[in-house]
Amino acid sequence: MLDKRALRARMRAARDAFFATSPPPILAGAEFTALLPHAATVASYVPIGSEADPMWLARAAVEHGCAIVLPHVTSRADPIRFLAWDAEDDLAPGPYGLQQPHHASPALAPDLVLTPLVAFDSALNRLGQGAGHYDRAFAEFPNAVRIGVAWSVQQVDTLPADPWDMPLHAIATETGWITR
Ligand SMILES: Nc1nc2c(c(=O)[nH]1)N(C=O)[C@@H](CNc1ccc(C(=O)N[C@@H](CCC(=O)O)C(=O)O)cc1)CN2
Ligand SMILES: Nc1ncnc2c1ncn2[C@@H]1O[C@H](COP(=O)(O)OP(=O)(O)OP(=O)(O)O)[C@@H](O)[C@H]1O
Repeated sequence: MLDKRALRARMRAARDAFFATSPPPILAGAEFTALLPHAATVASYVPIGSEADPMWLARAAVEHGCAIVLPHVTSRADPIRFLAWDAEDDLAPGPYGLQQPHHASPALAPDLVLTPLVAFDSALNRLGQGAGHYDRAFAEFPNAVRIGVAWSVQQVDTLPADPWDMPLHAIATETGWITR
């Protein structure tokens, strides 16, 4: 089995190549909207590079009346905070080319986390950027529903799972909803 670093490089390249083909949007299906009555606060993210865009899922959450929070990162070592964000609020540039809420925006505990990823497997294990930001957030909010947002080409047979990895509950892709 490839190690995590080699897999990350290979899967980022696959994601870039797929993104260059202008894939269709990832839409909010019935399986996703059924989760919203149980989620007062939904964590979304602003995609960077070839990441899958959770925009339609976040819009469905707003229409349902959910509050939106976005991750705010200060450094690789520090944990991310989920900060409140409204569509009218400006975003500010952060590390890694990220667009983030103002650092003084209030932090809220998410009930559902739309999660970016580099790769996933059929057991819904997730490979991320390698800084452990989402791994640590999942440990901090163990009751939040963890929904991956990904292009279908990011699926691999099996990922090497570390003891701290918490699998996702489901993944939204451009071809549909994946659960265990
Ligand atoms: N859109 C988005 N927001 C996010 C994340 C993410 O993965 N995607 N994060 C997830 O933890 C947190 C930020 N943490 C990050 C940690 C490391 C790198 C990183 O190493 N980036 C590579 C380039 C990756 C690429 O080419 O796709 C780098 O800068 O070398 C990025 C974000 C919170 N916000
Ligand atoms: N619950 C946690 N508490 C503290 N550190 C953690 C926790 N979970 C993971 N880490 C640390 O984060 C680092 C990166 O982990 P890993 O390579 O699994 O990241 P990843 O799967 O790419 O996910 P992420 O998107 O969260 O970065 C590891 O060094 C690990 O020790």
